Amino acid sequence: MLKIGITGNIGSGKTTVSQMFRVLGIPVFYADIEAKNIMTTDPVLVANMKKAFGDEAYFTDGSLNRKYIANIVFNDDEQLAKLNSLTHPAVFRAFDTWVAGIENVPYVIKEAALLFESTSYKMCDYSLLVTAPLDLRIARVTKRDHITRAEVEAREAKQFTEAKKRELADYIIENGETQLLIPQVLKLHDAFLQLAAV
Ligand SMILES: CC(C)(COP(=O)(O)OP(=O)(O)OC[C@H]1O[C@@H](n2cnc3c(N)ncnc32)[C@H](O)[C@@H]1O)[C@@H](O)C(=O)NCCC(=O)NCCS
Ligand SMILES: Nc1ncnc2c1ncn2[C@@H]1O[C@H](COP(=O)(O)OP(=O)(O)OP(=O)(O)O)[C@@H](O)[C@H]1O
Repeated sequence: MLKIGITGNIGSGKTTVSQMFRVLGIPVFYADIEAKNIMTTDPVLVANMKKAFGDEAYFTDGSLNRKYIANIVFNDDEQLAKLNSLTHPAVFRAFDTWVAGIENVPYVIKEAALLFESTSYKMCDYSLLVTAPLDLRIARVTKRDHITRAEVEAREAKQFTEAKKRELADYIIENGETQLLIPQVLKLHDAFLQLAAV
């Protein structure tokens, strides 16, 4: 069973693409969702998060105060490194456990915003980058999340550039306004099926 890592900079459409693979019957592990899940369910991690970022990192009902944490970490490299060091090992373990429970599929997908930065692409057989022009990504994300252009740019600045990711990626999906998404996904699905059959 192959492991395919899907990534892309903020608002590139990686979740949209991953959902298309899911419709084709491919199991998808969403690392970013899992990270947030673990941050509220793992008692040791919750304690460490509060120690690192204060009690305000959580609302009184135990849910994650994402806006508060994002405001801290995307404006301070040291704090971001701290958050990554707390969450990434736990997400790696969760992915391994998830994979171990899956059988009878040709491949699985790990969708991760930081596939390259976290080095987790090395634990996948192939990587797939979803790209779109920066202005289009900003327009899509500010519409979806009601966050500002400056907030998007702050996150963008903390990640590898798209140029660097293009060099690292085995496959690329162009999700701008000139190419249709579905035919690209179907073509790659066929390619992954063939690779899995070898
Ligand atoms: C800081 C948090 C709470 C902000 O939550 P929010 O819902 O606003 O953002 P969301 O998780 O949907 O991420 C949106 C985009 O932000 C960027 N981003 C998220 N985490 C990071 C990070 N650690 N470093 C750089 N960019 C990041 C990515 O482009 C991502 O696609 C959240 O992103 C988080 O918990 N991040 C740490 C976990 C992590 O490293 N996730 C990535 C695992 S691969
Ligand atoms: N080809 C497209 N045409 C129109 N809208 C799109 C397209 N691709 C993605 N979108 C929209 O753009 C927004 C961002 O897409 P998506 O959530 O898939 O990106 P992402 O890379 O997972 O984002 P994030 O980095 O914030 O997690 C969503 O609202 C999505 O519906």
